[in-house]
Amino acid sequence: MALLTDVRLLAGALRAARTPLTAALALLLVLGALLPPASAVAMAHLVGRIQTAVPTDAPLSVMALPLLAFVLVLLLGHVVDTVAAPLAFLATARVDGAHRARVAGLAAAGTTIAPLEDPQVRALIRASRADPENWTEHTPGAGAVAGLRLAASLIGVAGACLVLARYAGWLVPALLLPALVNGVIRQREAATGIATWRAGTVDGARNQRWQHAATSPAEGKDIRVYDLGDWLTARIQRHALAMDAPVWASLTRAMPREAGQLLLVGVPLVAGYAVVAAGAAGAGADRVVAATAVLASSVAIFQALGWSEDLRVAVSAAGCLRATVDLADRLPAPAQHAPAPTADPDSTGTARHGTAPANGVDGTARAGQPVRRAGPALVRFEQVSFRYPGIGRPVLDRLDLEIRPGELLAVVGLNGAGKSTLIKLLAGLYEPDEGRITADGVDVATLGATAWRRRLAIVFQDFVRYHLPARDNVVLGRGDLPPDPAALAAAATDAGLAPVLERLPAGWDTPLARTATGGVDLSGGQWQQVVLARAHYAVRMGADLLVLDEPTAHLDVRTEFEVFHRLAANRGGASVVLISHRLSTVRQADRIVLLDGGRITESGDHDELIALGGRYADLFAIQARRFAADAQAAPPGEPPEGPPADPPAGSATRTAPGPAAAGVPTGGGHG
Ligand SMILES: Nc1ncnc2c1ncn2[C@@H]1O[C@H](COP(=O)(O)OP(=O)(O)OP(=O)(O)O)[C@@H](O)[C@H]1O
Repeated sequence: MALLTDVRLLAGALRAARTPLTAALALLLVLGALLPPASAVAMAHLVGRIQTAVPTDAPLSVMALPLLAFVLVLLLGHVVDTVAAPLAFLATARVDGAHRARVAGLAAAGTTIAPLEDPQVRALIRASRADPENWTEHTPGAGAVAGLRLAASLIGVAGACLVLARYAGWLVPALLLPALVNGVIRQREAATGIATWRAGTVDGARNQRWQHAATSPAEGKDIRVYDLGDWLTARIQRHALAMDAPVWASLTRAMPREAGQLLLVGVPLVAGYAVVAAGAAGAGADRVVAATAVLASSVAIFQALGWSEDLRVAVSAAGCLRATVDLADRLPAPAQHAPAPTADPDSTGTARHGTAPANGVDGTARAGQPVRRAGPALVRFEQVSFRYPGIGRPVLDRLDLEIRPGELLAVVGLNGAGKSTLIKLLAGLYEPDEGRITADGVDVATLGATAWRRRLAIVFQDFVRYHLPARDNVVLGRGDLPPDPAALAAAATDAGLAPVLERLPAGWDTPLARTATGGVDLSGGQWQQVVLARAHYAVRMGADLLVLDEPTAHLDVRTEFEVFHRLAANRGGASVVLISHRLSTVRQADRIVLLDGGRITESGDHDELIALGGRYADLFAIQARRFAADAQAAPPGEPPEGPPADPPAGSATRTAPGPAAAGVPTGGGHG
């Protein structure tokens, strides 16, 4: 049953190689598989002629025909190998390409990221990927071609059996049976070896991670500064040993069995040959012909059934395909999580920044088209609770929160309070355990993930740095639409990116990766500006809820100040949710909410919260005191960290920071 499943999976994978290629390869492989029995016959006749010709001094020409046949078979074998190799490579590449795309598609298809954090799903992804560098793991492409070769070799075995039957029919079962038994034993051993290796994949992954750390410039800094070289090497060795020791033990145990298998196939082979050689019908040349043909075709049978690597490769690749099937079962089908948009509460207006109105008549999102809306929605968290799997305490506990249309809402709270989790729930990357999130009264879960997310522009704390040109890094904020140069330029201005671009050797076209030709590495703050520009671009292209999770943590105070005021001035009516530990930034929000114990415990503008004298006021006082101390310690003429208290609204003007700013240095980490 398992064998049938494996055959079905491998055959299914082979479909990606396309029929003409598969057919040509199969034809060549069958031809190649028939050559050993053919060469057995040709060789037998050649030897027979030599046997007759040499003692009688017959002319060498009597050997010409069998010699020609033998040489032709050898030449044909060479041609088949030469032509089949690139076809096999192409088929392998196509099958593997399709397989990798499938695995990536499966992993990316789910609406939420929760399944990707499940350790079992991670293990299945690991097994589905198949590490081509590992000797026990083989890709579906390699397995499918190996399976094809195995099938072809069965035809070759049939040919060899015919040759055997011609001279000694009883040898067919006598040799076929041990060859098949040997094949089954080897298949089992291959499966055990793969399972043993898989058991060590956790250590393998750790080993790879530490190896990467040892060679990457980023980790290389820490390793040198803290002199971690020996410590790192020890870890690499420990994980390598933990990974390899069971495999080594399994191989050691297999060695005596290998000897047993050799006997299993060797004894019938030698015995059969001896019997045939001793009693083959006829005398002289006929006897030699029979004995040679029997020996050569017997060896061909054992090679095809007993010792071929193809079996192990096919078994391993089938395991990889089975893992992919399991993965598909475990990951939610996209349709389950992303129902077709049933409602768009706000789909009749036009995009704020002049994006062409091109959505469907029902106002729902269409791929590659912006959505027209009257304005941002009233978003509400209604009694939302959420806990991470395996973690007892809920991060959010019946939380109620409103994000009002067009407001600039700041969310503050101590480290680990759940601010980033709140954002991930808003983006539908996790689903609430209880409660719901609505947009203008409609549960966002019913809007369809894509339609809802097109309304959001989010800068995550751990944002993605694409190793792509600066332009692509920004336009990926709405990668489904053709790039809009006007929106791109405006987004760069909004994010304060212009000075960074000026310094890039090829401006927008500069790859943001030092490893790329002509590429550069940006500083942390410069990257943050690029990512801010990405979010601003998304807003300019139709998003109406901008979410910024610690967007300015890497920015210097002046840049942060400018970015914040441009944000306030140019958000084009979009609602903004800002998470920041810098209360100097936060204080200028329309409304500030404090997240504590999984709920919103304080809400109001800065002055109201200060007057309330609660947790926010405490935090603010701590940061303000630190700011005042820094201001005193600063050398004369050098501004302390912190923006002015009352910047002109909407202005991007640089204003000399001064102690009057009650708000504040980088207060991250308090708590
Ligand atoms: N993927 C995860 N799996 C399990 N627990 C998680 C996960 N992500 C976050 N947590 C836990 O959830 C809690 C809230 O984390 P979250 O990142 O939302 O806090 P935060 O308020 O954004 O913190 P910070 O201010 O430090 O960024 C923390 O206790 C954290 O350990």
